[in-house]
Amino acid sequence: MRTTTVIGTGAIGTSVALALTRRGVGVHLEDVDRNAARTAEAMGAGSLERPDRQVDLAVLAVPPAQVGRVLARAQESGLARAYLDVASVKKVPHDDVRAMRADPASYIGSHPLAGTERSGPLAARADLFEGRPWVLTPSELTGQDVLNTALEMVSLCDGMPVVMDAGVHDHAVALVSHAPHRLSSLLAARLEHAAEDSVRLAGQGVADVTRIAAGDARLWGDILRSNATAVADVLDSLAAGLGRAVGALRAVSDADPLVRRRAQEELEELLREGNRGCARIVRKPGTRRTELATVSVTISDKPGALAELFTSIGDLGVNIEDVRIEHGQDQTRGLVELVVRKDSAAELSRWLESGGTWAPAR
Ligand SMILES: NC(=O)c1ccc[n+]([C@@H]2O[C@H](COP(=O)([O-])OP(=O)(O)OC[C@H]3O[C@@H](n4cnc5c(N)ncnc54)[C@H](O)[C@@H]3O)[C@@H](O)[C@H]2O)c1
Ligand SMILES: O=C(O)C(=O)C[C@]1(C(=O)O)C=C[C@@H](O)C=C1
Repeated sequence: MRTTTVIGTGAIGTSVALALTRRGVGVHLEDVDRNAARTAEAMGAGSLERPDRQVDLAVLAVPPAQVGRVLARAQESGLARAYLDVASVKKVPHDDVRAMRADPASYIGSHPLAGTERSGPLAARADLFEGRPWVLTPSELTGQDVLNTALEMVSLCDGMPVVMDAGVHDHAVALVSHAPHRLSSLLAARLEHAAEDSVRLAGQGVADVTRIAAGDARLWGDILRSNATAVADVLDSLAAGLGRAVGALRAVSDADPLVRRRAQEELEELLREGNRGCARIVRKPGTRRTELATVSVTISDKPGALAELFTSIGDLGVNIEDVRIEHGQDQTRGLVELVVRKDSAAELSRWLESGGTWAPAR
């Protein structure tokens, strides 16, 4: 693949453009918002010049409801050999392609499972798709050469291709992306009118579960409308879980000791169900939470200390999968929690104990 046009130079389009430019693909940029396109160009994501011949691939990184229209117009102008969209839902764009009488043979639906709550080109990252699943939903009419071009593009972006039926995809993302967004947003909305004294205490826990609630309301409205039934089904099952939790919480202080004990058991069972679901999430390709361990270390809270620690751990050959930092009350020391693979944890602890520069935290 030598040339691409990215239509829609927001967070995802510009990330694709940056990744492809980095791999030597010639990228042309288009957006209805000239400022977004200019910013993407200034970031080195490609050129605003129109291609002088047909490009190999046009990437449509526009909101789901726009895909059919943008595709039909681009095909009419003969812009590309192949066309791919990146919308977070797949059934509606597939149906729109038919409704708009666009050419289904040169089109393939896709959805990278990587993103950000921020919009626009400045939220883009060239490495956004590294190691992330990238779903491809060819229809029975999609040409083999178009599927091959899409596979090549995913590989150039370092994504992991997963070929799937559009309807199956939409059911899956209702559970793992769209309902979580709804839930995050509902929880964040409880904070809108909460007392300042309460909100001031918000820490990492609530920040983690509400991060995605900051996403663009128009884009998410479009996504949810396009997958409404599947998301409503997941929310129904969440409502049942909430009902169990509320029932148990009301009963933990019941006068009857038997009711109290059952309520306590129910609460703990609900928490264990959550633990088991959590352990199934693949945090990085090939890495499950149960395969990870945390090693804590205290460091001086001064510039460069963290970089020095990371470099030494890298020299040891240990990969840091995740990290959390807490600054001490006295501002002179910080606690660093390093998440590493279980098989590296013992080696890392031994090295920390013997090193002398950093103190393992107990
Ligand atoms: N943000 C995410 O986390 C994420 C992840 C995966 C997929 N997606 C999907 O990627 C697509 C883009 O999302 P985003 O987060 O980059 O949004 P964004 O708002 O950052 O960017 C969208 C861009 O498309 C442009 N645009 C809209 N209509 C257009 C049209 N008709 N022609 C040309 N340009 C047009 C807008 O001006 C904007 O610059 C959406 O379909 C979304 O569902 C988003
Ligand atoms: O991590 C985030 O900020 C995201 O919003 C990512 C996320 C997701 O739910 O996983 C959101 C929507 C996209 O369609 C794909 C990815």
